[in-house]
Amino acid sequence: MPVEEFVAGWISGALGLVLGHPFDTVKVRLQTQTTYRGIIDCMVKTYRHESLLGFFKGMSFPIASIAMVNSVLFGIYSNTLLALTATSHQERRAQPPSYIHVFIAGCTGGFVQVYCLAPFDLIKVRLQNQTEPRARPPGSPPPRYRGPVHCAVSIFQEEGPRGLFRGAWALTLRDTPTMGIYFVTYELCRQSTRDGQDPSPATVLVAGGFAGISSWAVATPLDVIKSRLQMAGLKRRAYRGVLDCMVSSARQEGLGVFFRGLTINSARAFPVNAVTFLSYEYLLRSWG
Ligand SMILES: CN(C)C(=N)NCCC[C@H](N)C(=O)O
Repeated sequence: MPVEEFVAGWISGALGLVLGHPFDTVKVRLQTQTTYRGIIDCMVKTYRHESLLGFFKGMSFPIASIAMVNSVLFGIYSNTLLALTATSHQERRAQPPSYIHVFIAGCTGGFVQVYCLAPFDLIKVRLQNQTEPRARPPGSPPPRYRGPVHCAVSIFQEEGPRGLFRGAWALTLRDTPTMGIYFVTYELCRQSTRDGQDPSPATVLVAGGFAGISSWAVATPLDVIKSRLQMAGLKRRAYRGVLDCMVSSARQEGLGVFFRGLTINSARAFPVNAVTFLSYEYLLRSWG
C-alpha cells in the first residue's frame, strides 16, 4: 500500500486547518448557541470577550489529530482508486479514473475516516464552545474543560466510552456521500487540464476550493445535527438519535436551522480546501 498519499494528506490537512480554524470556531458557535445574531455579531463578541485567541481555541489538538484524519481520508481514497483502477497516483494523470470510481473511492475514504474523526471532532466542538476569556476576572468560574486531554478524560468518566463517539452516526451520514462529492467536484474542475499534464497551481486552487464548497453545502444540514448531538451530552438534553434531533430542531427553530453555518462553512471551505489540494498535489509531485 503506497504511503506517500497518507503523509501528503497529513501535511496538507494541517495547512488547511490552520487557515480555516477561526471560521470553524464561528461556525460551531452559530450552530450550537442561540446568543449570536449572525456571523459578524459572533465575530465581534468573540473578539471583545476573548481577543483574537478566542478564534483559535481548540486548535493545537486538531493539528495533531484532524490532520491525521485528513491523511486517512486521502490515503484511503488514493489506495481505493488503486484497487479499483489498478493505476497509481502518477499513472492517473495520463489515465484519469471514471467519476463513478472517484465517487466510490471518496465515499470509502469518508466512511473510514469517520471512526478516527469522531472523538477528535467531539473534543474540538466542546472546546470551541467554551466562551470564557483566557484572562478570567477574579471569582468567575473556570471553564469546564482545561484542555483536550482533560476534556477527553471528563467525557469518558461522565458519559462513558460511548460518550466519546457521540454524534458519530450523524458524522457517518454527513461524510460518506459528501466525500464522494468532494473528490468528484475536484476531478470535474481539473478537466481543463490535458491528459498527461500536471494541472496548473491556479487550476488546483480553484478545483480544491469548489470541491470544499460543494461538499460542505451538501453536508451542512447533517453538520448542524452532528454538532447538536455532540453538545447534547453536556447540556443533558437527550435526543433519541439523529432523526429525533432533526425533528425537534426543525419544530423549535424552523427549517432554516439546517442551513445554520452554511455561509461561514462555504467561506471557510474555499481557502481551506484550495490550500489542502495544492499542497497535496505539490508534495506528491515533488516526491515523484
Ligand atoms: C463536507 N466535508 C466533511 C468535507 N468536504 N470534508 C473534507 C474536507 C476536509 C477539510 N479539512 C475541511 O475541513 O474542509
